Amino acid sequence: MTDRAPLLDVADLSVKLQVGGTELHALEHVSFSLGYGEARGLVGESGSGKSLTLRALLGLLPPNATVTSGRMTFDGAEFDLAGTSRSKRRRLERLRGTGISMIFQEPSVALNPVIPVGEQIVDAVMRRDRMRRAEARDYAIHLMKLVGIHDAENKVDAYEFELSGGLKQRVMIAAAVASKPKLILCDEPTTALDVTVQQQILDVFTDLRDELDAGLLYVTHDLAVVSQLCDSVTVLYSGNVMESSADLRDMFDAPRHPYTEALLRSTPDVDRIGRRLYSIPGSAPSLDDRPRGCPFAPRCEYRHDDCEEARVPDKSTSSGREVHCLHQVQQGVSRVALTKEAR
Ligand SMILES: Nc1ncnc2c1ncn2[C@@H]1O[C@H](COP(=O)(O)OP(=O)(O)OP(=O)(O)O)[C@@H](O)[C@H]1O
Repeated sequence: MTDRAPLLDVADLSVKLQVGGTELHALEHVSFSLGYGEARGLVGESGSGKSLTLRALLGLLPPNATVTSGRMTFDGAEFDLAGTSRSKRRRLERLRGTGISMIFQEPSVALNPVIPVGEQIVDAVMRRDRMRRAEARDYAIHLMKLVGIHDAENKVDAYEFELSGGLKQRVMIAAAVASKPKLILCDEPTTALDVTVQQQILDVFTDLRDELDAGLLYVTHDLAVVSQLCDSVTVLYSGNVMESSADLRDMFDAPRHPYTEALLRSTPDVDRIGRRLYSIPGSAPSLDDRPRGCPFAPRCEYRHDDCEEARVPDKSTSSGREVHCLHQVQQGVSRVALTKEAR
């Protein structure tokens, strides 16, 4: 760890959605940071607010969403994420494809069907570097090889519809890294792929991390993916940060928030094949029916009377661990011991 300021610092990000006549608070005071070259996992069940968080950082929210509070520092520059003024939006837009690239779950959404995929990588290269088109094409082929497209010389002229899902996702990754971004945002980039291809794509990310030294903010519901790829982790639930750790191992070895522990218990583990997988009882609250205190309280095995009522204080520590649970300190040790015995 160095004392260098983080590459990305997101503070107090809140987003509301207008649905029918109702205002829903989809994200509440979300904060996290990411160092240069660091990979942070942003994890949580479906609907926890992972995608909205990523989109808010790039000004790519749906039209019925508004950022009500939030500040971002990226590579030394400060951005006020709240509000919708055109100049604020433009500043964020300028980051896309230069400082920050995004990789989506479904590559077909991002790739243009009528332009050969190689051309799309070439365009991304040329947005960043002044070079001749032929040179940029060679570089695009190099990038395609880097992400594991072996016959890149042929595939460079292919159209998106001619490629398998795994190849399309590799092209997306090549296009995302072509502009030499300092930060890559990934929104479940392997979810739509079958398991073997998923693993190949994760291997690409692992190799790229060494090659590029870019920060990675990786959204997924899959803790196994996070443990393979990331250094640090932030756990979201119902639009709120539950627990965050600068050291992923620390959190996975000794989760302090009951939700983190429950997520870990419900993750398949090869050591536990044949045993029934734990599933978290109940379901996440709807956005218009969230408890005043901890949103996880109604499902929590360890809840106290005050959990649903009291606002959870920010229990940040200097070690980069943050746990939004009123009773986490006393419970942490016994809970972890309990889980280990149960295995
Ligand atoms: N445009 C929208 N209008 C209404 N509700 C929305 C909109 N976008 C997101 N939501 C709701 O906001 C919440 C957070 O959505 P988000 O897509 O960020 O979740 P997520 O954690 O990325 O989920 P998933 O893993 O399923 O993609 C969910 O309850 C979702 O239904």
